[in-house]
Amino acid sequence: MRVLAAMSGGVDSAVAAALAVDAGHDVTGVHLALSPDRQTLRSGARGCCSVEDAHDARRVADELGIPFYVWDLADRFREDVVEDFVAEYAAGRTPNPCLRCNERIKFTAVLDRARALGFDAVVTGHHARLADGRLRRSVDAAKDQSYVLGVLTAEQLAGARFPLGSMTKERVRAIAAERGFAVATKPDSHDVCFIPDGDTRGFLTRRLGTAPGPVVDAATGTTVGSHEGTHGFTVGQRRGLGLAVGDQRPRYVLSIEPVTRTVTVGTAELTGVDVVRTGPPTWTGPAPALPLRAEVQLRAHGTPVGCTVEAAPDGGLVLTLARTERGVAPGQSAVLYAPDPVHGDLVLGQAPVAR
Ligand SMILES: Nc1ncnc2c1ncn2[C@@H]1O[C@H](COP(=O)(O)OP(=O)(O)OP(=O)(O)O)[C@@H](O)[C@H]1O
Repeated sequence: MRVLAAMSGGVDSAVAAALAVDAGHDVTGVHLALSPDRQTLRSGARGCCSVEDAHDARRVADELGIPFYVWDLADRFREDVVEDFVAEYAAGRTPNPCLRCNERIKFTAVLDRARALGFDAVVTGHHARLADGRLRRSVDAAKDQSYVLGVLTAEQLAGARFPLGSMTKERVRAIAAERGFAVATKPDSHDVCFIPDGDTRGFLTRRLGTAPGPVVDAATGTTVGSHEGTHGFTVGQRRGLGLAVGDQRPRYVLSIEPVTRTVTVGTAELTGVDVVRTGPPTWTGPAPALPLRAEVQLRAHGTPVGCTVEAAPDGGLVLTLARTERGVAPGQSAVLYAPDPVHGDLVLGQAPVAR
């Protein structure tokens, strides 16, 4: 089989590529140049896009004796991931850019190009299991990335290979060390690769400017503070509100209204949600019959909760939760799982949280 190994320059994709070579596949490595300002990300920034990362990936490819290319997908990444990220925040929602990148870059742009070039599959270092075409959680629960892959369709998954799903991160690093890869001890990548300093609010303010508005307390309807732009907030957020409320009880963001620029806050008991409404779902396999009992994960690294999944007349889903959840943010994906402790929880699909 001819496979294209997506090599970020990190330890996971180095080992994934090595395992593909061991499995006897005809492997070609590719590093994706995704940042428009790669030079500025040179020192210390461990993202998806620095020049150092490209060098690290090339070095591993050389050690494996496989051909290696760099594909410049910076424009595509900017349009499909970064602009989407900015637009979603501008609309008062909280996007997950890794999920978008998997959907639109790795398993659309890259997979399409790979198929056009005659490759049978794209190999990545994602921590998730993929067997018989079905996507499942990784053996390593702490490193599991099935959430950010839950948006992929059966057709996309048919062209994906995740060799690391059945091993722990510890094992991955041990394999890298045994093989003498310099990246064996390289730190894990950053949360949002195109915001290397981690200052999301600053990044968004540079893009969207300042747009002051009120912070309103839900219980009293009174204005308890002000802000420089609704894009600085996420539903469920507690820190950084800087409010002047009489009592000492912490406030959380309940809703974000970008048109009136109003951020509404409330005390903890007001943050609970028992029913989640979503936009239209995507499925990783055949669309399941609804209603359905499943588990739903409402954010990356969130704890799954039991739910009933029903179809809504508008084409979305209605998720009735078995337990009250706090801080459910519109724009995040509700990823649906069928629990399976033996083979790993099966990812059924996902739908964007609407409200
Ligand atoms: N710039 C890139 N070029 C090529 N492949 C990439 C790039 N960024 C990510 N990938 C692929 O997507 C996978 C998951 O990306 P993620 O950013 O989550 O990295 P990770 O889990 O830290 O893995 P790694 O240790 O390989 O960086 C990587 O293992 C790799 O196969």
